[in-house]
Amino acid sequence: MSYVSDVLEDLKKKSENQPEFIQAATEILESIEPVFEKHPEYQKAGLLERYVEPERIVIFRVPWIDDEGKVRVNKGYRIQFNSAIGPYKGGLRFHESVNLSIIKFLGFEQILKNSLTGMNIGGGKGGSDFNPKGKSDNEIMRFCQSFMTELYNYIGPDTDVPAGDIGVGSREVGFLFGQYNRISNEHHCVLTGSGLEYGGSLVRTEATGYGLVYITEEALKQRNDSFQGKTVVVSGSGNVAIYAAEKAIMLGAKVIAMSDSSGYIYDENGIQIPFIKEIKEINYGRISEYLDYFDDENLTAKFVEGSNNIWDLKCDIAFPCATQNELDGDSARKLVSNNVKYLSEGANMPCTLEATEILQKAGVVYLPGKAANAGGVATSALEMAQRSSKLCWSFEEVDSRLKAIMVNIYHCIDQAAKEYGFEENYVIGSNIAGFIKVANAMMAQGVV
Ligand SMILES: NC(=O)c1ccc[n+]([C@@H]2O[C@H](COP(=O)([O-])OP(=O)(O)OC[C@H]3O[C@@H](n4cnc5c(N)ncnc54)[C@H](O)[C@@H]3O)[C@@H](O)[C@H]2O)c1
Repeated sequence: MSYVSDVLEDLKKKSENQPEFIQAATEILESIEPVFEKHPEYQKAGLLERYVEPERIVIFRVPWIDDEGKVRVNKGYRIQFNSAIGPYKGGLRFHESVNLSIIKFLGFEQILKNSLTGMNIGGGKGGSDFNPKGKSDNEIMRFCQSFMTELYNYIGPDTDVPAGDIGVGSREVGFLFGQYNRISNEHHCVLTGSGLEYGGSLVRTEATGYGLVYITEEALKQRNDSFQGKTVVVSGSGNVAIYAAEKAIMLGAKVIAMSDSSGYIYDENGIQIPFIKEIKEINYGRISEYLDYFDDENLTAKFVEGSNNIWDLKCDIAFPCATQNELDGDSARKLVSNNVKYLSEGANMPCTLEATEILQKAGVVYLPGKAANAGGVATSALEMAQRSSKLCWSFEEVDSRLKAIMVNIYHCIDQAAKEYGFEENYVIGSNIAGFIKVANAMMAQGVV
């Protein structure tokens, strides 16, 4: 057994009921094995045992009162996984599926993602099993205030700077920030994704989706190709999905399908993104409402129940942008048989390990989430830079920095994959490129 497999086996034993965390850890640890062969000093320093153990996990009670006056209790989480290269940074997820395993897997991935951005930000993640869907604005406000009253004790502009994720958009960030500001009496940059009126950055809303398209554009460019005339399928219809679809269309592609957890809409003539924005960003509605925007003569779109079947559609480029493990082996086989050429992950770990293997074996250009969706956190770091310097950059300035970061990430992961003899394997390239920076920082800082 190698050092890496020993640590992985031990981790599996200790984390038996954390399947998502084990899934992410297995993928990452197996792919960084060659790094340990080149750097035996890492093993001497017990680096991997320390790397897989979060620096801190906070789990707390979040009591709040619903509109009927009934007391409700949810669980709150914040995992501060690794601060070797900078303050913890990573979003908050509010969804009923949230548990320790999911927050740990997200935090673990975040360490490498943040490292890949080239900015000095460590890895963290948090959230709650509270689902804002179906709750009134007042209920969401009361929940957010209660959540922040406890989280406040553990975060700070140079300690830990959370942001949004699934279920945490501009409304929730506003309520969370309001409570932080009220308790601390400090207008700190302690949450990114803030409203533009109170310190937010232009492009933060678009950043993850646009970044996903920029890195894919670079992969296309390296193969003398472009988005022009390509057919794209995007799963989800939230923050990442909407702006990935918007930018792909701006670059000449046709987005033929998008989904939510109830099903997907398909239109061979192309989806109109302004309608999706209205349904999802303003009305918080269901994707099937898209059909209501057309009268009978102009209706070419259809709604299909069940979101998983979206991968049966024929496309050149697939962007899974909904949630973890949404694309399994069968879906990957379908995509391959329909000749998909590129798959870039907007969501975190949307492909199962089996799906990843199938796509890579078939020669699909596969860009994993920790590289492909790093544009959001990178722009959050740009937001932090603007806040601390009291400057506001223009849309064009932030957008061009974002694009430069995504192009740089592509070349970094491409280079690392080549250097270690795994050309075009961007899973290995991302894990190795992200890991080496963190490992060297940990080595420099001694056993902590
Ligand atoms: N927002 C960011 O900046 C950001 C950055 C990096 C990664 N991510 C990741 O991207 C993914 C989406 O995040 P978001 O911010 O867009 O969240 P969001 O809440 O804005 O949107 C999530 C979307 O996915 C849909 N959905 C949920 N389960 C689904 C399923 N099984 N099938 C189809 N659709 C489903 C929801 O209806 C919603 O439209 C998550 O994995 C998140 O961790 C987000």
